[in-house]
Amino acid sequence: MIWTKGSAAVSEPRASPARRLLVIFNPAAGRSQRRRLAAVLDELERQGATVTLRETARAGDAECAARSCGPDIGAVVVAGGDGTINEAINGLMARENPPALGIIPIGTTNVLSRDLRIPQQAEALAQLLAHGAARTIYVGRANGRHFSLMCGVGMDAHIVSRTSLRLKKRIGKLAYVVQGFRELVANVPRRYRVEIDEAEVLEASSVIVAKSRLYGGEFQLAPQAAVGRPELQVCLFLRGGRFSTLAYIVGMVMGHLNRMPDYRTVAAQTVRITGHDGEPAQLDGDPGGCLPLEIGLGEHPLTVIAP
Ligand SMILES: Nc1ncnc2c1ncn2[C@@H]1O[C@H](COP(=O)(O)OP(=O)(O)OP(=O)(O)O)[C@@H](O)[C@H]1O
Repeated sequence: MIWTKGSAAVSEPRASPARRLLVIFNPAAGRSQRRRLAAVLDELERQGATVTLRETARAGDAECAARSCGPDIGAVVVAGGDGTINEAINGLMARENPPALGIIPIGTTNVLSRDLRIPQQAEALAQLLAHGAARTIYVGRANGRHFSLMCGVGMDAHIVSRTSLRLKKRIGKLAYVVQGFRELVANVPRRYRVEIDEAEVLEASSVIVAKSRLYGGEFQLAPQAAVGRPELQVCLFLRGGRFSTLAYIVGMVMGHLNRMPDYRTVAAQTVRITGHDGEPAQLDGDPGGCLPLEIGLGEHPLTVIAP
């Protein structure tokens, strides 16, 4: 501790200089988050970080910004939700020596930031982004697009592809529940062929290839899934139909999905999913790609600022 003349305590200068950050802000993410972002930016300034702020105007801007920022940038920080993070990850994965990824979680669900235990409080978050630790994560890749949480086909992909951003802005995560209810009533039968590591072939009514240990916020589909492990976890919902789907949802919410007889998880390096060509898939909670899907791990790991 250093004491100034008036006996006011000031923090000791830090050994490492604060990071130079490019903050990419998606104003369409979450609900009215400008004030929260401003609080974190104020704290970053206090921490001595050099911040360049870029606001996205449309989908795709975050990916572009992450791919093209200069070599002086120490970290690309996404102020947004999982969709914007997914864009930034795709931009960073296109580079040879990408800067680290940081997160200011201001989206609707913020699954990756929960998985990484990113602090919510502005001061702690700014401290982490400016000076904190970084760790390695391994992302997945489906038909050339990267994902850090999951890639899915079936029920959840149809829910995601039909849930409007406008409804998400109005009622938050409840928008998925509303669309899920509609899907349940529609009860469209679906089957997929899933080829794992070019060895095992299984059939399922829904498939989620998980990278993160979390799904939809706080739920767990595959306890072995970990962003820090170079491995995919294939979650197979073997039975279709309204009642089985309801049972899976209850199992997931109650935390006993893994004990259900018609549910399986398999560790994998590569997965090929086929069904009706052109059927939608979801990547990290947003529509992304379609069948057939070739899934594997990203070409290289990524560095993420996280405790
Ligand atoms: N300026 C913009 N206007 C409209 N959409 C945008 C803009 N910038 C980015 N997007 C798109 O908005 C979508 C939603 O953003 P994001 O996922 O970050 O927020 P969210 O859906 O509220 O959060 P979460 O995914 O955590 O639930 C993303 O797919 C992104 O591509």
